[in-house]
Amino acid sequence: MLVQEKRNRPLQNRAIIPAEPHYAAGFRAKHISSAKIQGYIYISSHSLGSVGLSLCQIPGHEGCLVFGQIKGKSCVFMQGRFHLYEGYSLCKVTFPMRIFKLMGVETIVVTNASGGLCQDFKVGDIMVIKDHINLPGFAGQHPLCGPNDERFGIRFPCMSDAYSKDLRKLVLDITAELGYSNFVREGVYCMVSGPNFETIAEARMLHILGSDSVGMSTVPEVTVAKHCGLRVLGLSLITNKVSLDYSREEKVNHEEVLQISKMRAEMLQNVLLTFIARSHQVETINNSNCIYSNAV
Ligand SMILES: O=P(O)(O)O[C@H]1O[C@H](CO)[C@@H](O)[C@H]1O
Ligand SMILES: Nc1nc2[nH]cnc2c(=O)[nH]1
Repeated sequence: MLVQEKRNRPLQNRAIIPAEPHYAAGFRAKHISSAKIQGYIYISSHSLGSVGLSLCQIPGHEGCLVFGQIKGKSCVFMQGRFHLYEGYSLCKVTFPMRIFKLMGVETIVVTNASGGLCQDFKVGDIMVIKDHINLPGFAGQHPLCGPNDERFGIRFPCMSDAYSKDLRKLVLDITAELGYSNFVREGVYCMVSGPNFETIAEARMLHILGSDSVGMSTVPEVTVAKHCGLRVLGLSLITNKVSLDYSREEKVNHEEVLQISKMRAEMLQNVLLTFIARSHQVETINNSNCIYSNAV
């Protein structure tokens, strides 16, 4: 996840009160108060292990935070993320968003791998997320459930514009200029909890509900990021086609997801590097920051 972070802004050591304080305490003490963001690249799965990030146990999710400068802009990268299906509370899954907010980050770029429900989508397409469906949220699995922390945002946040229109336009312009238009789409991402891939009946239902792609992440992070006033760009790589048809024989598996992610990695990097370089074109970003999460 690529986060843009405001330049020359000191880290703020404000108190954070998450549901599980011991987790936050370790995280903050080891990383937030001691790391020097400006021009500093931080890659250490070993020390991250002592504070919980290496608890990312999914192949393809490195469990590292990387700080650095790209095109003169300060960035922090989350290599990997936490998932609900790993057994983490949504408070933990989304905790990095609040840390980034306190660090001065203004813009979040979330990436993920997902299955294509829209029948026009092909494997390898990049879907610019224009909206999402929070399916676990309908059943009370929502990262903002519980007492609202007013320091971050309001009790009843608007979600109709979770994905910035300006950032979507910028990234669509960039992909067109890079000659990628024939595999770039826009669409609605639906989150399910996982860890199993969909049954055909479930896939049909999600499709009827208006989902263009389905995955097991992103929505909690975006919800919390939007709640605390961060701008969000979401990119979803279609790693497999989700079967809506009982006669189809193909079966999705995680290896396929990893393989397609690898195949498109360079192109996604090109898009993001250009996005960071050009982010000043979107007025609201100012001359600051970005984040990138390489989902898988
Ligand atoms: O959403 P990300 O983390 O990109 O990964 C997607 O790919 C994994 C399944 O292969 C699941 O974790 C799913 O959510
Ligand atoms: N739920 C779900 N997550 C995915 N992540 C990558 N592909 C898929 C998929 O087909 N379904």
